[in-house]
Amino acid sequence: MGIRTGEQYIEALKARKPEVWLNGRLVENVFDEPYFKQPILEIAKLFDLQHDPAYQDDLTHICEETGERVANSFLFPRSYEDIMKRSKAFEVVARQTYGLMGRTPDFLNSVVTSLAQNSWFLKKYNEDWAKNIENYYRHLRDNDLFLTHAIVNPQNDRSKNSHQQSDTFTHLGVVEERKDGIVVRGAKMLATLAAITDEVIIYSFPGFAPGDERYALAFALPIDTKGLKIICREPAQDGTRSTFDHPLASRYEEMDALLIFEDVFVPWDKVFLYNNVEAANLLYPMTGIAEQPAHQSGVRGYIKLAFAVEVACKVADSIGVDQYLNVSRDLGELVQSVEVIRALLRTAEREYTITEHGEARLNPDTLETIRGMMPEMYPRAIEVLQTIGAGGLLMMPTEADFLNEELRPSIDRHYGGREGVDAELRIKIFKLAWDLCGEAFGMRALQYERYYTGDPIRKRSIFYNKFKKNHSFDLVESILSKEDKGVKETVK
Ligand SMILES: Cc1cc2nc3c(=O)[nH]c(=O)nc-3n(C[C@H](O)[C@H](O)[C@H](O)COP(=O)(O)OP(=O)(O)OC[C@H]3O[C@@H](n4cnc5c(N)ncnc54)[C@H](O)[C@@H]3O)c2cc1C
Repeated sequence: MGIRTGEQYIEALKARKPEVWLNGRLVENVFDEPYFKQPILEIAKLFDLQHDPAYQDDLTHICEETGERVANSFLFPRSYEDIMKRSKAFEVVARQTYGLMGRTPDFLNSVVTSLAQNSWFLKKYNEDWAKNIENYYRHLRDNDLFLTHAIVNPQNDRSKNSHQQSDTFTHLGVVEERKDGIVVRGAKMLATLAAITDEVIIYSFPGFAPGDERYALAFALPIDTKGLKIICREPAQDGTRSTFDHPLASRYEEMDALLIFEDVFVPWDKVFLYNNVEAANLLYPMTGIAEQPAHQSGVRGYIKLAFAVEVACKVADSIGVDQYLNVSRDLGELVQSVEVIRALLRTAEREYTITEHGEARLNPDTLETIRGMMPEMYPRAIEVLQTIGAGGLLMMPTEADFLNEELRPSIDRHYGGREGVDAELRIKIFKLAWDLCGEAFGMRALQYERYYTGDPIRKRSIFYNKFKKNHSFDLVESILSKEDKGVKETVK
């Protein structure tokens, strides 16, 4: 089939009946649920974009294997040209949602693509696992499916491993092995957009210890598989908030969820890893599932940061405060942070290497530096936005106030900004800013930048330890190895 349209994505959603829990009730029909309606339409637009002549070549290519048009996020990167094709596609998608939707389909397409491209690693342990991931990649690519994923155990007792928790199945593990597959029980988090996806893939960060075998797992299933419970977090919008009042929350809410597997059957052909602590611990370092998706995340994060910085600049300009040194200094800092991320991205792409298996990988240190810097740069942009907008962020009238004829003259008179910025424009700019820096939507977007791919504190520490292992510190070695001379000799 190849690339789907938005309508095909929606038709598939309508045909499915996942067990989605929202605000204490079972969702009857995901598509008709007001909370999900707009986010579904935003994802549908991304599928439609693949058919738009203005974007098609940036987003898709003809698959060598099938002759059909498929998304560029499924392209096996083998050269700099492939890397840049993927980069362009990531950027086109990110720009559509201003980087605010992190788990657009291209993210998990990249994960599965990197697993399939590196199936040699799984083959070392089990030929079937390798065959299964290759087939799953084709299934995903050729049907243009939309995936969610859950790779983290729920926060029960973090000081203990999965097999040491007081309840054996607090964390997701295998409860029964059958001839035709496995039965899994337990929970996994934090599946963003789960309710409106086609399928779910489960795998894990490293950290397994002997005894954790039943939890060392990777598999995929349709999202409406029997026994899979999806419990959504409290929503940041209810589908009735207007785009005037909440231009971002009303459109780009990415609902997150806890997944609970209540004795769910997984057929063997959908199992990619099982019962092997060593393989589970090496999955990340060996298969590129850190780097390929980090490319998508880096591009998306760059667009999101650039967007937040533009909003801060607009807020400052609209009320004429960017003439003050303190404000323009802060804005200069934010613009420079965008430049730093852009430069890092271009460097990571340019300094690619080809692995012995023919995969073109971006410079991992530079990519990881983006990952390390964003949890500081993005919150800083939000802090500056809060500081510059100050009290005005909380003072904006609602759309209903704005449309009230009796109130309108007062609004037009008192809500305008500097000369040339009328009340409507200023209210719109400030509402945009508040969605980003004050509303639950914006706070989730900030938390996303900190945690979307693991704990930034431990990630930095791991980065340093790797750096220390691989780096010779030769500048210091050089000065230390110079022969010391006595004072008299040095003066001569
Ligand atoms: C908005 C959002 C969307 C997300 N979307 C997804 C998604 O789609 N799919 C998905 O799988 N995941 C998703 N995640 C989850 C993300 O992967 C995790 O939040 C992240 O890995 C951090 O894990 P945690 O939240 O369990 O924090 P924890 O690991 O529990 O950490 C909590 C705190 O304890 C400290 N800590 C915990 N353990 C240790 C330790 N061993 N050593 C030192 N310090 C420790 C940490 O530094 C941190 O301060 C999302 C997260 C967010 C916030």
